Amino acid sequence: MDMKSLIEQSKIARQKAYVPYSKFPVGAALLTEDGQVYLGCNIENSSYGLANCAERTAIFKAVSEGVTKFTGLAVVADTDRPCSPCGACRQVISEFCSPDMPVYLTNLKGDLQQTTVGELLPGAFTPEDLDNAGKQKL
Ligand SMILES: O=c1ccn([C@H]2C[C@H](O)[C@@H](CO)O2)c(=O)[nH]1
Ligand SMILES: [Zn+2]
Repeated sequence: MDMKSLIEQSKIARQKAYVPYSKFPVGAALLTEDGQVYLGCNIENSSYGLANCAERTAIFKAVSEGVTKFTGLAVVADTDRPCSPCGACRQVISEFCSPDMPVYLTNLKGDLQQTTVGELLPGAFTPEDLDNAGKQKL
């Protein structure tokens, strides 16, 4: 799937957002290695801190079905600048996607900021950091 189609898919995902509190719908479309697309929207809660962002919804849907290899991510919201993922999502994206994977940040006006996972979170904490750590030395 090409970049434009992935961005279109993120807009379709956005239409499912559950955002009674922020009224700020976000959509994400995550492309897998074998060409499938997982859609995600933000899902809020009356306990506000429990909101799940669109990006993490898409990733958690895929991982929960055993799919962990990704080749692209598109994000869209009705923002002035292309929608910028929050810090929590940047960390979760970094867990599953290689630093050179393209990320397409967009808005409804059609602005596009093409970036990468590594640019979104330079120096991310990784599973390798845990492997290389001293164990049980307090
Ligand atoms: O990249 C982003 C930024 C924000 N949100 C959500 C979280 C919350 O539901 C609403 C307002 O922050 O937007 C996302 O889903 N993705
Ligand atoms: Zn987020």
